[in-house]
Amino acid sequence: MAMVNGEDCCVKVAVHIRPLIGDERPQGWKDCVTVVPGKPQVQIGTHSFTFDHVYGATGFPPSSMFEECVSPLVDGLFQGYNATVLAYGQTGSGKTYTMGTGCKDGSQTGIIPQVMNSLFGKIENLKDQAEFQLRVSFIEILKEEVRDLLDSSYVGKFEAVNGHVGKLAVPGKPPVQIREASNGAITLAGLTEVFVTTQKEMTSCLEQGSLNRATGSTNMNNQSSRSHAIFTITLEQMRKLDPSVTESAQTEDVNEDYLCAKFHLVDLAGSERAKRTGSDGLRFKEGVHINKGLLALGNVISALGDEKKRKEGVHVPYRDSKLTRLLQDSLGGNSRTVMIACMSPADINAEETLNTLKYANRARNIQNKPIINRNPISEEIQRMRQHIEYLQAELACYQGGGASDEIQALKEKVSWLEATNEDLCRELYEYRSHSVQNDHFAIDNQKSGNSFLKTEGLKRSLDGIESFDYQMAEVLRGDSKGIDEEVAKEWEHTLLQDSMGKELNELNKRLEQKESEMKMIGGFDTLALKQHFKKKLMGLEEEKKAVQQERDRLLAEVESLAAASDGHKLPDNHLQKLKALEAQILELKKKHDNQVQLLKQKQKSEEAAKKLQEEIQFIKAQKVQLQHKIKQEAEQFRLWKASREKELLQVHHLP
Ligand SMILES: Nc1ncnc2c1ncn2[C@@H]1O[C@H](COP(=O)(O)OP(=O)(O)OP(=O)(O)O)[C@@H](O)[C@H]1O
Repeated sequence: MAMVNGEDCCVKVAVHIRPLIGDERPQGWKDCVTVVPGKPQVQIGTHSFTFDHVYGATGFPPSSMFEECVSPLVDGLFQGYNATVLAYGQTGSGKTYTMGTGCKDGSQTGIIPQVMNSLFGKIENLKDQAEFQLRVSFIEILKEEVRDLLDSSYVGKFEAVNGHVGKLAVPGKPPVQIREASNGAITLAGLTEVFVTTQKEMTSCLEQGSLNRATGSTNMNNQSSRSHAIFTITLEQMRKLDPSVTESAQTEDVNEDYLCAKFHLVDLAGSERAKRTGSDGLRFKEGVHINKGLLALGNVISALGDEKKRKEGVHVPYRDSKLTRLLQDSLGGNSRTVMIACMSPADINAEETLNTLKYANRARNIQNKPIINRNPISEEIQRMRQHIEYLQAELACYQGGGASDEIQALKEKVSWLEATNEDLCRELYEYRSHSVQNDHFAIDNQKSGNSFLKTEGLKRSLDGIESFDYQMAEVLRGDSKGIDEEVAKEWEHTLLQDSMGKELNELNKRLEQKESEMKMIGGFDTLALKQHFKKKLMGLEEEKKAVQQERDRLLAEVESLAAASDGHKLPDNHLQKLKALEAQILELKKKHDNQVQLLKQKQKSEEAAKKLQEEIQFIKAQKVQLQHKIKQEAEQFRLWKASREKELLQVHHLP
């Protein structure tokens, strides 16, 4: 079963077919249930049903039932998910055997003892990462009354006038009352909850409660459970979170998570029709009560399991019985639930078996919405942590996206200035080259002296020449074109180096700017942020669903009240609550839209970061090219200069 939080998760249904027992064979009863080999498919007569798992008969061995069906629920418990296992079936079909509710002499075969084993094994393995607290309660619902099977005031076994074998509670002790908390959670007021620290203590609670359970003899089972029994394990844990995964973990207490999940293990009373139990009078009346719970359970399953009814928003009659009220969360609510349909293979039970299969088949369509259960403090911490994350994400978006318009404008301005600067440099260079050429032209024209020579370099050259003899001067004069060329070349070299140096400076500046922009965008873990946003969206979606569900529930209640009140005015508090829920839905919608907007902005800033990265690479490549060019030009000039000097020296040493 996948671990889902707030997502729909169907009730899983497994079938457990017991073998023919006792004198069923000698009495000539035959197997009437067949299992399609290798498939979770059961056939009875012309009917065929597919379930999630089929155990017993020729299906899978019952020993794999725990691993396949129940073990994932135990794992979920440690993650804060509620769980329920329900055993359903006619009397004598093996519900108590399957659940292990009749746990005697330390028997380990039923589901409950195996849950205990697994639970304590896991606690032992996880004890360094969390602190655990376990509580158990055990109740039975008998004749629409909730009885506390762990109440120590049960004083002794007796055969009561009404024919039950059971224990008597001290008179005057108020019966257990069902209460509904403001958040819709069902609680039992006055219920004994026993804190346990060892498996032995928990087993002893199960055994003690089982002994207190009312049983009676019927034609079909001489140790028949006449009640619905619910053994509940509550696991509370305080987990130390890994600081590396909690960004906002600043202090010790923020870095903890408090989870609290419940595991209901339910052994229902037999679903048989009264006439077959051979029960006149007392057992018959009991059967009526048992059937009241099971009938209500059937109606709940039918309302939840029928897609059409679900879509029409049909009222779910949880309140029709104590059993359905207590199992409200297990069916269509906050729990991961497995139903085990127990059945006898004997042909004499064919009709009941077919009913069980139909009942179970419908339950498969029920969709639950399990959520992680945190205690209120942890919930508050979680909310605050989310709020911080939310603000951090918003800040990241504003830094990465919000101010980008301003940056963009500045960037454009810088580019324009850079381009203008380049043009001006080029113009200046051309102007200077031009002026050197003009000077050279003047030399050629006047063919005398050096007073017209403007440049310092040339002046220096000719100053040196003055000391040469006539021949030398002639040579030099004859080479005056070469000297001009040298001056121009020097100019060209200086200007080129100058402009390339400036260009390099500009590139460095641009690179620096882009890299600091990149730091601003890239300083956030984009993947984590994306996940954060997605998680937020999902969270909001869940919240919205929960509120909508509450609204639908209330609407259904209002409808049924309206029908019952014959046109009388509806209670104000219902209408007010409805209005408040509508407002809450609207608010959540707004939040959702906001988040979508932020997610979009985040994506935009990611694109901007990618573009920026490309720009940085481009500038770096340009820089390398330019540096290469500067070097090359300097080298060329150096070589030219060296050869020129060599030439001059040669001339100087002419004989
Ligand atoms: N899978 C099985 N293998 C062997 N024996 C079984 C199996 N399942 C049930 N039995 C036996 O069948 C008898 C009836 O089982 P059980 O008491 O568990 O039925 P039940 O459905 O709980 O009945 P009730 O609703 O009357 O309490 C018991 O003697 C039990 O040991």
